[in-house]
Amino acid sequence: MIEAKRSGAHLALQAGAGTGKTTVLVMAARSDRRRGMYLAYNRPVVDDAARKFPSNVPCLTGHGLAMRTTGRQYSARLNTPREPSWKIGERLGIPPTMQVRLGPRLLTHKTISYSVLQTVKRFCHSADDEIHYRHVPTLKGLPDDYRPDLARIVLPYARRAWKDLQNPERGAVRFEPDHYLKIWALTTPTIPADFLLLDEAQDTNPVLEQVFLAQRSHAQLIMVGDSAQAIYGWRGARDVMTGFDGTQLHLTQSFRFGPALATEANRWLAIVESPLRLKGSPAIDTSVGPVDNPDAVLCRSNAGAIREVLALLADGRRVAMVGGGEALEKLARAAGELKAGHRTGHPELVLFTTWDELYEYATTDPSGTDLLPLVEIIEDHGVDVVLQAVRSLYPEHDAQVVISTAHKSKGREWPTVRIAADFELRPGNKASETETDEGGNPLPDIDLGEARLAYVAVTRARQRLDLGGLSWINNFPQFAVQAGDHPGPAPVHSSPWDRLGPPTDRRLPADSA
Ligand SMILES: Nc1ncnc2c1ncn2[C@@H]1O[C@H](COP(=O)(O)OP(=O)(O)OP(=O)(O)O)[C@@H](O)[C@H]1O
Repeated sequence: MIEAKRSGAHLALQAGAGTGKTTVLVMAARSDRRRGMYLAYNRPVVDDAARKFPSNVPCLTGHGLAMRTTGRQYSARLNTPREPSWKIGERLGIPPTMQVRLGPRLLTHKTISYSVLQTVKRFCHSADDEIHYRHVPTLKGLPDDYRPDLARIVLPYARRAWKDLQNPERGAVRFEPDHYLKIWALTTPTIPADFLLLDEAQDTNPVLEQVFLAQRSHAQLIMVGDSAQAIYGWRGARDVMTGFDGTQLHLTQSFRFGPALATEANRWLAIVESPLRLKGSPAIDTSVGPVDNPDAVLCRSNAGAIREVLALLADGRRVAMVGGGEALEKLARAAGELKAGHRTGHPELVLFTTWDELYEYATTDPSGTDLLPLVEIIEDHGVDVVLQAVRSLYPEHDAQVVISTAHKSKGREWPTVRIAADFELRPGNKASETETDEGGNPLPDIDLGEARLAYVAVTRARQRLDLGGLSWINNFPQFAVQAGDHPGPAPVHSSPWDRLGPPTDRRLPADSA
């Protein structure tokens, strides 16, 4: 890496799970006295980096960088209190009496206001210059056929909202950091640095990616991440690493776990069609099998997390939730509102007018099965039991078991991990009876996004992994794990420095001496 960096070439470092990419980045930064800058989309990642990087490499989020210039100009509009979308919608001219039926769903002014603000948000995350149809969100429960109708209603208000946000003094829409980030990006800014490091590049939103890539004529660009861990496609992030025009390097030696778990990880890498294969540390003894009392339970969804929290509390365990219980509480309260006969503003449930409608959706529609644990729990136990459970949560340092969504487990590790039941094969993923591979084995239709999430989840364990809700994968012989098997074209290297590809012949003027 250091050699490749010295060459001055633009670099994309694909770092598999647990390969210690931060250590490698810090070493590379320390070996370079030029003006650098470390960028990442998420604040916790940047805070962690700021403790490790040398002083010639300031660590910033895209928002932090945008705040230095554009954000300041809008300071009069920042930090206003939160308010419900429909109030902003009213100020944009959406009448409180507005109701539109789209197929099975009745959209109120609240849903439309929410969709308008989401459209602006998705535009702000994009690299686009103007608001388009593709920025209109998909609403849970609204069939895709009705999206054009939704767009026709929403787009004029969204464009009005974006115009409103250009005024630095005052306006109808609550001004948020995503807004000044986008306004800044549209100015095609130049970042004053000789080299730029972009961390977690696989999950960077296009707005920051665009600014980063635009610096390539005056700065050495180095992006780091793991394409197989790209799990934020739903919020607009794209895998920018795979197609990056620069030297591709690989880190494949995992320092987190031993060979057995590397083999499990490689099964998922093959499924997500990654060329990368991991090698475990022979000195670490990691096994795969049942775990009675795991340190962490990783869930697919918040609804699934509620089920795990209740089960573990019933077992008398001290339970913590990564990120706190607020998301679970909001979901349970929203379900309670519906159960009590009112509509709710919760984004996941906003389209359902009654509890029965939600029940039918969760139990019969393949895209609603992630809400099934929530519906079942509210039916069986009621909202108060869930709220009581959330109040019983411990801080992480005092808990016996930590529950996390797989999304929030990113970058974390625990000695023993169990995969939660909500990773079970879902209706959309059922093994088809008609489709088989060459050996006649049934082929499951595994969604790539789901498989990447599974890869993130299984690679969080240091000592033992309980496949739990992902055990169904063992029913498919074509995905069998074979110890010592490292299929695929990717090289497996033994030391962090051997692993890195050859220096490139492309040099930047600043570094050619
Ligand atoms: N050079 C190294 N030698 C030994 N152990 C290391 C080294 N680098 C990192 N580690 C350890 O390996 C584990 C994984 O490191 P780290 O969390 O930085 O990986 P990562 O690349 O960020 O992984 P992920 O993307 O999966 O979160 C940690 O426990 C870390 O302390």
